[in-house]
Amino acid sequence: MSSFMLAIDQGTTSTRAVIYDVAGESIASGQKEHRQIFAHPGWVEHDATEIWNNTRAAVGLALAQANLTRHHIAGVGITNQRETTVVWNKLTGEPLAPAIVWQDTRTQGFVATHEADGLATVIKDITGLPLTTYFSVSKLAWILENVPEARELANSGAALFGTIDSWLLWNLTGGPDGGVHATDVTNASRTGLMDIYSCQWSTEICSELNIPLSMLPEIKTSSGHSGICHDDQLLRDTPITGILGDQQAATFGQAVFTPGAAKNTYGTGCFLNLVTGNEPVTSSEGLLTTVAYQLEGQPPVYGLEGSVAVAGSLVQWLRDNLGIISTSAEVEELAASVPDNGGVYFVPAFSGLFAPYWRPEARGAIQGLTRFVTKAHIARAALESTAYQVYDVVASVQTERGEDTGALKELRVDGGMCVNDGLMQFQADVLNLDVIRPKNVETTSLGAAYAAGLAIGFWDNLEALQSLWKEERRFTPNMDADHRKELLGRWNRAVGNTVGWLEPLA
Ligand SMILES: Nc1ncnc2c1ncn2[C@@H]1O[C@H](COP(=O)(O)OP(=O)(O)O)[C@@H](O)[C@H]1O
Ligand SMILES: O=P(O)(O)OC[C@H](O)CO
Repeated sequence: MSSFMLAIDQGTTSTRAVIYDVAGESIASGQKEHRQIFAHPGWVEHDATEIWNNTRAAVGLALAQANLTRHHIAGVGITNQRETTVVWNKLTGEPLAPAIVWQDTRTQGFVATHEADGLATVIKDITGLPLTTYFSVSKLAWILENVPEARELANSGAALFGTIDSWLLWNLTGGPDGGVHATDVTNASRTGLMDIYSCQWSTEICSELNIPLSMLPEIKTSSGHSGICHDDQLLRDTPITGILGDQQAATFGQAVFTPGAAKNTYGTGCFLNLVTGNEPVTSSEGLLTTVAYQLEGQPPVYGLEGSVAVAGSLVQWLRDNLGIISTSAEVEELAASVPDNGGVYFVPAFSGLFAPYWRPEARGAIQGLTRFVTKAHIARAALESTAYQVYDVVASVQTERGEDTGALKELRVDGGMCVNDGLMQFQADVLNLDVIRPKNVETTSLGAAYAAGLAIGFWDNLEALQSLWKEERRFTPNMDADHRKELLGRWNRAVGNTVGWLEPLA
């Protein structure tokens, strides 16, 4: 009777529920967008209650579309935008404040203070992450310091912290009525609070920042039993057996399991994930040390990540803030209406620059403007900026790995933006590598379904999952080396001009 897996994919812009069959084919889905709240420059917030309501609605839509009930669902997997920080009252279930989204830069002061006092170095050594505004730690510290009653509730044990997976798991399993307060090791590895070697919360960092351990969720494996949907849920009695951060889920969904293999996901942001093995590898090239996945009863598998903050969200910005396109897909036609970028370079440092630069004080710029330039050149430069940012991350990976340890020979891609053929060809051209797109580009939800399905024997093992992966199209490089050099040289100069923008004027 239970012949399907259901994945909840809670992303930065929307929440999806996707139902998969045993062949890894999506048979139905439901999707709901949520509001992006920009209260001040640099702030990005979500309403956690809206996200929870959307999750339930998306599950209902998917079940209805498939004409199925909970009895047909063998297990649930959760995947989520990572780092985004929710603190809620465990007695009422109410969030104490809007969720602070991973893109939010309000905690720059916290970062500067702890760079100066040396805590940033301690955090980097323990967690594998640089101290930037991106990770949960500074967001949680901000809430404890600035939200009325947060400190008091936290000290009394009544406030809980979680990334979005924890928030959804707690609500799905009963909320104030005995909800499970847990996360998985991949999400925990993005908080800036987890010891990357022991995969436990760092008591040293928590004590330095006065964060009560009682408010942190239990860290579980990515594939394994996490809880059972509560009686008041549409999915009641259905087990939740997989949790992964969305980039780790996309890696899993691309069947990228073994050391040296990598994928690149083009969504709101863009994230390259490389699997490295059972020991954490630290990077001197601006890549993050992170956990790729952990199966039940097995040691964690680590990875390196190159995180780019702005990719698809720049297309949304062209649509919503400039109004030069009316749908994201229209950017393809507009960009293709001109033969090149007309000399325009767009550095979308809206949240500072992430990998490999980690410059929170950088801000965005459109450069190379002349009266010749049209909105089509701006659209083209916006798309090209994603490919250049990925180039910078891949260059770091290649330097880090070196030829002998296995530099990347090709790149598997996925995510909502990779349906853009022009962008994928340009990506192959600037990387000078084959870019390979699978049949299912919604690998994030697929990865969560895989992790949850493995735990209950819906799929047998990683090899079975590997056999489900299918190539749809391969983009091969077709650009003259001198031309590539010229484009990348201009891009480097443009990036250099955005760095330091917020620094005080002399
Ligand atoms: N044809 C297209 N060309 C470029 N970008 C696109 C295209 N279609 C969608 N996008 C962008 O892809 C992103 C959606 O990707 P998705 O993987 O669903 O994101 P997320 O999981 O981060 O919410 C949006 O930011 C959208 O602007
Ligand atoms: O919502 P996405 O898919 O852009 O992913 C967000 C990332 O998890 C942020 O680290």
